[in-house]
Amino acid sequence: MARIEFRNLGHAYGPNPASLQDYALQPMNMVWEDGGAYALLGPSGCGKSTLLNIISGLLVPSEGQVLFDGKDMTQMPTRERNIAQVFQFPVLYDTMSVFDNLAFPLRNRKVAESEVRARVHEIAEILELTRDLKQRASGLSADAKQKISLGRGLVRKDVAAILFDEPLTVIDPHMKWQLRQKLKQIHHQLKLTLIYVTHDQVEALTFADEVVVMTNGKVVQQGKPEALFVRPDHTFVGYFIGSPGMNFYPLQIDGDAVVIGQQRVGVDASQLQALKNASGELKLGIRPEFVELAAAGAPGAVSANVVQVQHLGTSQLLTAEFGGQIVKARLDASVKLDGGQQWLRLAKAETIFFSNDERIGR
Ligand SMILES: Nc1ncnc2c1ncn2[C@@H]1O[C@H](COP(=O)(O)OP(=O)(O)OP(=O)(O)O)[C@@H](O)[C@H]1O
Repeated sequence: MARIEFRNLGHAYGPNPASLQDYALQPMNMVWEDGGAYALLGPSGCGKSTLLNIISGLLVPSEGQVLFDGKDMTQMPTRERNIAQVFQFPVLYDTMSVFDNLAFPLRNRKVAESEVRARVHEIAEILELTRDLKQRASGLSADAKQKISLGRGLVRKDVAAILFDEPLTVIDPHMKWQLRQKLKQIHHQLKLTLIYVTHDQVEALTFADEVVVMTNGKVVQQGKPEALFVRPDHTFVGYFIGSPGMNFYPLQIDGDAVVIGQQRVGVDASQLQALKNASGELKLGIRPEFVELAAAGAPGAVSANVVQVQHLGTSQLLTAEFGGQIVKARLDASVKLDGGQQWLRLAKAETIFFSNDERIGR
């Protein structure tokens, strides 16, 4: 397995990019440690496949370098990179047995048959395919076929990394959860460098040690799932992660207060100073989980008109309006809410400020 490093790596499909917007992948530096589990998360068109194809060697970047364990691989053809890849749809030989499908990548590399048997059984056991080993792949369900594809990706020990490109697309929803857990277990057991591409935050956050969030060709944050939730570096991370995402408000500073619409909200002195020092378009962000109920007229609280209350089992989602802005608050299910007016407080410690969409104080 390898440590993967990107140095000033960027890619534009057209010639001579004149601005950052011309890049499918904006120039960046990043390191993925040997044996780490990483997810590349972002909406369609953000540049995930471009980065994945650069790693696998299907695409030579227009600038910068990719290094595996310090060795420059940028111009190296795919077959010399020693990367295993699992795609959205099953890639296997229908006429072969499950065993032979799993054994194929090893036999192809002339691995001794005794080792092939041991490794195939190990992987089949983890993926719960042992009972199916003698079956022909053609008779199996789409779920089972994709499990074999995962197994084929995982079976070799000598690969630099395993790339998963939206591998659970064809998997039944109730099995997705189970397979994500399996992949996590495999990662702990086999200590592989795994790179998992997805547009689904739940898949990324449950699978990966570190998540790389991309939008519009830009890596906006690499971090642990908790960090992405609690301290998003960019408004896109706040918006894209969480369900629902962060509340955002354009703000003005008036003396010692922050004003949203017509309402003054409470902030710490240090936050206020950082805001006064910042330039550009300022925004306040707060997760619905950190919006609290407050007593009428409490200092720093805002008065909001209730628009909707959704009951979600253990919690309820309040949607309200204040100063022309919508606020969403996730509250305990036991809290009694009347329609009409509600006083809310944006928890100071969990409030994040952004300047031109980047977190202030990074
Ligand atoms: N061969 C190409 N030629 C020109 N532009 C391309 C090419 N491939 C991708 N692009 C553009 O580069 C940008 C990034 O695309 P990319 O496929 O990397 O995104 P993605 O996040 O993988 O999206 P998806 O999840 O839909 O595959 C998009 O604007 C896309 O239109």
